[in-house]
Amino acid sequence: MTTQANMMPGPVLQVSGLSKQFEMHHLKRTLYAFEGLSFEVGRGEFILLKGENGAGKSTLLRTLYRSYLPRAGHAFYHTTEGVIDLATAADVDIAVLRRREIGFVTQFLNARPRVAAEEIVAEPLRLAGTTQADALMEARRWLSAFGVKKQLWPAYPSTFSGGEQQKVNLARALILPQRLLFLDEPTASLDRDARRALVNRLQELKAAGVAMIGVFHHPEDIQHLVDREIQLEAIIVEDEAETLANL
Ligand SMILES: Nc1ncnc2c1ncn2[C@@H]1O[C@H](COP(=O)(O)OP(=O)(O)OP(=O)(O)O)[C@@H](O)[C@H]1O
Repeated sequence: MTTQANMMPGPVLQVSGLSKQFEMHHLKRTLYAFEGLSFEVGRGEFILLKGENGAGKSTLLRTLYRSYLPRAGHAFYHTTEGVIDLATAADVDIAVLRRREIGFVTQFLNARPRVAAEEIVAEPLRLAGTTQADALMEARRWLSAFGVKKQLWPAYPSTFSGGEQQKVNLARALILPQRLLFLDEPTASLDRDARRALVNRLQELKAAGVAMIGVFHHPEDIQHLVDREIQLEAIIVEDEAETLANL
């Protein structure tokens, strides 16, 4: 596999009949997040997920990233070496894909203790074979682009403000072009300059062929990048509909 978005034609991801539900055992209820979703994403395509609070947008991204297992359906991901169903792939294969080809960008940083911000950002490049010196240089460039102050680069992000942590997280997530990127409200709580830096980076990644599926707090920021929108609707099951009708 290669770490770069490559020049393969055809879809990057084909989702068919994907369904996810949560069993709420304590309430003896099933919560249907989404049912029978089907769509495709091609190279360099940008899909915007829309829908009201609770419609299932984050759950869809997490299911495709395999943080959740779907109840049914398929998500055929076309790797550089063949096709793999993200719905059923072994955890070990998912771990390899996450390291090399599929990224997930959220507003939350999983800050590790005693690891400097610049090292956190440089790590994906180092793991992909870039020398430590070059990876650090590139990491500093991205920290600077997202507006993280220079004196914070060697510091530990566990002490940073929410916005600063988010910027470190974005720099790390976007430093290495992957083939498929899931974006879960990455602009939430970012200041204007950082939002602009993020949008510029997404534009570069799209031009480099990265396929993206995202939920955005400020969709107007990225409207010019969007190729297609998918509207999710909250699923109301029968007993719930009866309860609502009796209110
Ligand atoms: N781990 C979980 N266990 C049980 N229910 C969950 C879980 N995660 C999400 N849900 C439920 O699934 C539904 C969809 O949630 P999700 O977070 O995907 O919505 P969303 O469209 O991203 O909403 P928002 O716009 O508010 O972020 C919600 O009703 C939520 O309560």
